[in-house]
Amino acid sequence: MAIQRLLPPLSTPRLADHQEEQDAVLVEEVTKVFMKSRPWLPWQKGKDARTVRAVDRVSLRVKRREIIGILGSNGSGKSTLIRILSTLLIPDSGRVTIFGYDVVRDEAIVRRLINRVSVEASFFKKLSPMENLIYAARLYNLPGRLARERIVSILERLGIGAARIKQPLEDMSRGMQQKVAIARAFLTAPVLLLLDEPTTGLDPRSKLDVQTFVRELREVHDATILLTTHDLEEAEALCDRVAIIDQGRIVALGSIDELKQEVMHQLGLSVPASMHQVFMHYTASHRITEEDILRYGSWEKAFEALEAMREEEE
Ligand SMILES: Nc1ncnc2c1ncn2[C@@H]1O[C@H](COP(=O)(O)OP(=O)(O)OP(=O)(O)O)[C@@H](O)[C@H]1O
Repeated sequence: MAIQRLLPPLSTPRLADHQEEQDAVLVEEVTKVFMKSRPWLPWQKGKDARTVRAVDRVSLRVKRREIIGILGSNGSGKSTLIRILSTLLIPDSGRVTIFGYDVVRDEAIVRRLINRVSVEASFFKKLSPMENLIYAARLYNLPGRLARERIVSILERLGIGAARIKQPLEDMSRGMQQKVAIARAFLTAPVLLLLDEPTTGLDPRSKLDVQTFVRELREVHDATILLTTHDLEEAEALCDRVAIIDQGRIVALGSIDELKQEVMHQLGLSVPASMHQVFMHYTASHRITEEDILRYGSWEKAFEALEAMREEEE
């Protein structure tokens, strides 16, 4: 399908010839364990700190130009994996290479090839979206006029009109700030884009716009995209393949159709399973009933509510 060109053109960083043939991402047997201390609750004083295997012997190969989704419940290890890929965390064991470069040994090179978007994006809150994004554009050596054109164009597409572009970021809603974080990722054309829940909290139109940008980055700039999402429709609409992660381990990996067929066979269904059935099947800890869906209005809302309850219990 031809992709609609929405933004002023960008030059894409070039990979050396030998890198063109490399896998975009190669994750080999990666493990990351965190210590969880509980000193602040009086009744838990004296209890040992416990460990959490946030990522547990994960292996994954992502081909160039692939859009791959990482699905999993809250706390299943998605963000930890993304943080390792983006050089923010060092794995305890195993190895990750991005276009052949090791994320630990070749950190500086890897950082030039990737861009990461997450909800905890750091900005100068007293400055406006335009000022923040111009600052980012300078870091990326993007010429001023092109940067301004692109910033206005992206923010407008995401529903942040001219009047708001110059207001302090701290006066904007969380969703609006999220859009500015997304806009920052689309300022440049990274070779690998890591999106950690890019559309959580966005309205339906903005979600679709982000999805269009993601496709454009792949179609026009040959980018590879790895994203985490709780939105199963989004995964279905966008991803060539998805990996389902549960308690730090990849428990399923394949195209949407492959996973639906697999679960159809496993459950003895007569038609391919829905993505909800696929997700539920592989993340055994979740049991969302028809009653929950009725009570909360949709499967996603029931999922969010039950996850929030589970987090509180923990
Ligand atoms: N810095 C840290 N210190 C201690 N534990 C951590 C740290 N970061 C993550 N964890 C733990 O590691 C596990 C995986 O967390 P992670 O944030 O990767 O999950 P997630 O799948 O991204 O969750 P969510 O969908 O809620 O964003 C969780 O149990 C979490 O509490």
